[in-house]
Amino acid sequence: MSSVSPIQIPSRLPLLLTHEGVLLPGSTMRTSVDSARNLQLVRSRLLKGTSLQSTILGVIPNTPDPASDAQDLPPLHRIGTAALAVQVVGSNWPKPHYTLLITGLCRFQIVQVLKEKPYPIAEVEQLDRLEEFPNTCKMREELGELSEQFYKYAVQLVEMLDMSVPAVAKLRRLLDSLPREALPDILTSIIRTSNKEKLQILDAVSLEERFKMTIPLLVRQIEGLKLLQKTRKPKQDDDKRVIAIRPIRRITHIPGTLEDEDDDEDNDDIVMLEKKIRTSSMPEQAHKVCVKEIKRLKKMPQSMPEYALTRNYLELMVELPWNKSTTDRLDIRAARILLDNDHYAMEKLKKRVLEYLAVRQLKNNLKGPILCFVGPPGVGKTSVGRSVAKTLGREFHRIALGGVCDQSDIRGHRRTYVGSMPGRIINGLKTVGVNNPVFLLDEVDKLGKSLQGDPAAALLEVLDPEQNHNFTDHYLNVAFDLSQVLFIATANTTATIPAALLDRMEIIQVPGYTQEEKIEIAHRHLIPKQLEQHGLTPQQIQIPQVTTLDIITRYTREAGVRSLDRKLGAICRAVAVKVAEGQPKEAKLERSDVAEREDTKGIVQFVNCVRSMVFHVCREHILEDEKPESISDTAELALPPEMPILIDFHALKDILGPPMYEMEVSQRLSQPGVAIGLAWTPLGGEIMFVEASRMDGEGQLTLTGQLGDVMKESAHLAISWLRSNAKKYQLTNAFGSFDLLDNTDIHLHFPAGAVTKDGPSAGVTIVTCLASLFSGRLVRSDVAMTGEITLRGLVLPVGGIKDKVLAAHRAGLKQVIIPRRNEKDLEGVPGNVRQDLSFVTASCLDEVLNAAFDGGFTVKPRPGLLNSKL
Ligand SMILES: Nc1ncnc2c1ncn2[C@@H]1O[C@H](COP(=O)(O)OP(=O)(O)OP(=O)(O)O)[C@@H](O)[C@H]1O
Repeated sequence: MSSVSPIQIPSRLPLLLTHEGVLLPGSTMRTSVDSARNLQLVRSRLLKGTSLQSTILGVIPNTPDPASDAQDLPPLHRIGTAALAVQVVGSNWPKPHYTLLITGLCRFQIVQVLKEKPYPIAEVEQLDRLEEFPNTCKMREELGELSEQFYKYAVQLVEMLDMSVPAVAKLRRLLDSLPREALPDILTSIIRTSNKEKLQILDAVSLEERFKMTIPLLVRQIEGLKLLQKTRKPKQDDDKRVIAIRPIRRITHIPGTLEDEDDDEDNDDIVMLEKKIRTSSMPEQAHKVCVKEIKRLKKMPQSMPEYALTRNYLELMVELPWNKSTTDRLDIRAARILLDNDHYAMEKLKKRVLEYLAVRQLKNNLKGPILCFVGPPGVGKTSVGRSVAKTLGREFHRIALGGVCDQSDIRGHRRTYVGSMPGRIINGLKTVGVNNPVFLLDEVDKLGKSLQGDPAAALLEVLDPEQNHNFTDHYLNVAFDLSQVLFIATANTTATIPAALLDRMEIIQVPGYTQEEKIEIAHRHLIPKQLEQHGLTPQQIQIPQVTTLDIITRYTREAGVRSLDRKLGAICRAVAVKVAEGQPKEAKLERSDVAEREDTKGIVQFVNCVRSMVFHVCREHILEDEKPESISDTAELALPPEMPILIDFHALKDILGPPMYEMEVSQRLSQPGVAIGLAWTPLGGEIMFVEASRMDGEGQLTLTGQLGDVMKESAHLAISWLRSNAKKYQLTNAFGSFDLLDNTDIHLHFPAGAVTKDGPSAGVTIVTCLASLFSGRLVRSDVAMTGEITLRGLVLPVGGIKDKVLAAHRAGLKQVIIPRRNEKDLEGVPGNVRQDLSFVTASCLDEVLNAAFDGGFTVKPRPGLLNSKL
């Protein structure tokens, strides 16, 4: 064996004074630094240098550092351990404090203290030989017997342990391969010894003395273990393992770091983890990685930051449902009933979902398609996703993608990062515990992009049925098969979904609800749900359909039913207060009034009205007088408690405040220059008032209301078309000129000025509004319109017809003008809405104007004007 020249430590060392533990060469210790000189040492030697490893410290045991540097140094222990700092962790609050992880190299003795401030520096003499390769043969010759005896005890200690446990085998190997002269220090630091004993071992400079002193310590440990084994009944294999593992894990134990009990638990966990890896049904590749990692874990000291990382990784790997799945319940009839029970209306969506389930029933390993429900908020996209999982009998997990702008959110971080985590897909699988759940990717249209990559691109792999059986999360670093997962996405609009992602999904439009549908949804689903949530029964509250309609038209303006649900919640809360206030008296009344109750049916309506009025009066009374006790008394006396509280318009006003939306249409159309357009937004259809006014000026057109370029161009097109047709329609400016912009400025405004608007579909509305302005005629107050225009006066088709028609219906309008080529889209409009509205399909602007003005907007022949005849 080749011997290399001994390594020398520097002759001057900065001294770290410790008094809690004793660092022996070859062992590692955590020590806390909070006194003046030690802090100075850490700051100037460890934190300023480029690498921790470049600084060797002299660690002096059994010597407390004075709290302030004004105090003199205490007498220093003569022998210390030269050490390297492996890790420095610190904080400045509540006072400066560092924790050092230090590894001992060799003994030294202080020759002379050279400097005491800011931290002590001493001239030292190295006492142990430090060699890169131990010269074992030479050592054996020198110490002969003693070394053999020591080694025998060390081996005996190991052999008392269960060799089938890999950690024991490892300890055995370690004994063989480590330089024997280093063993007394290492074993002393890992077996149960006091600080005093450790100090004695440190002071034992001669190797012979050290062996002699360590042997009794080993013997004591062996005896202790024997006793322990005797007192424990060797019942089960597992118990044996637990006994066995305790002393073994000491090899990786760093004194002063963790409590012993914690250590034992940790070690048991590792055995369990290994067992789980062995028994888990993960694919071969993943299994190989796990076996490799657990081997590394066993060799690692627990204080290493990587220890926790590796352990977390392995725990995730064994927890993942590699092969665990639920059995699908594929009964189409039951699915239909369940979907119908959970959701009212949404016929198209339910039909497509049932088709999907039917195909699955016939072909079990169906790949794709990925369904994407697109529609305004609150129309039930998410809850249909949940119902699909319920019908299939699968686990459901929702992944909210709104605002996600880091691709690691989907794919995870590489394990090299501090705080690395798996992505949401793998996390979701861990949560549900099966590999075939329904994953609802909520709000895919709101994915962001940032410097951290594009999460939409990461989703491409997840959603591609051809690729996702091999999905590799960066954290796992092995492939996981996602092909069994049923992905459903939801979005408010397709406009912001990247094209490649859109291409992988089948879009199913979920339009907003009509008023009638909302009433049904409220009575079948929302009200019962709210009653249950508030602990109320139908005997305590009655919400008639007219009240629901009032809430829908006057207190909400939405395509979905979320605000409606909230308002119903507010009503239930108010009623819950009344019911709770009245409860004790109710009990009394119940007994005496049972007979009466049977006869009251006929007068229920009347009493209900009184009750609702009293409810209303009571609230006002509370506000005015601030005397709740007397009011509740009045209410209780006046109201038979078994009657449900009726929510009529007055009660509604009391609870929800004055109506938020009034039918403003006819008011706003009371002067020329206003027309109603229909707009599509991701929140559903909206009606939009376009207003125009003219004033003296230089022919300028001003547009306000946050308009996009396309909309501005529509306005210019409209003006141009009207100017070119001014004579035909007898349109003049304020001075009677057919040149409409002659000395005239026009201002066009699109209210809801804070909302950005764009798109060509307001073209016909702008023309109608300006035609009204220049003709001085009023546009019909019950007409709304949509359509793109061309310079020659044609009307071109636009999108979102169904939502726009529903918005017109919600606003109580009677007629809708749409482009002729959009006629086919009316098929999607519910029958009752079609019945309530009349539709004008226009292919040119003449037809639009004729429909928008009472009596038409026909060309009036001008008197005295001759028609030319060629
Ligand atoms: N047709 C329906 N029948 C019964 N309940 C419905 C219906 N539509 C919506 N709801 C109820 O409305 C509430 C809101 O629905 P959900 O959260 O699914 O909306 P969403 O379309 O996913 O909205 P967002 O786009 O904001 O996520 C839920 O409580 C749901 O049960």
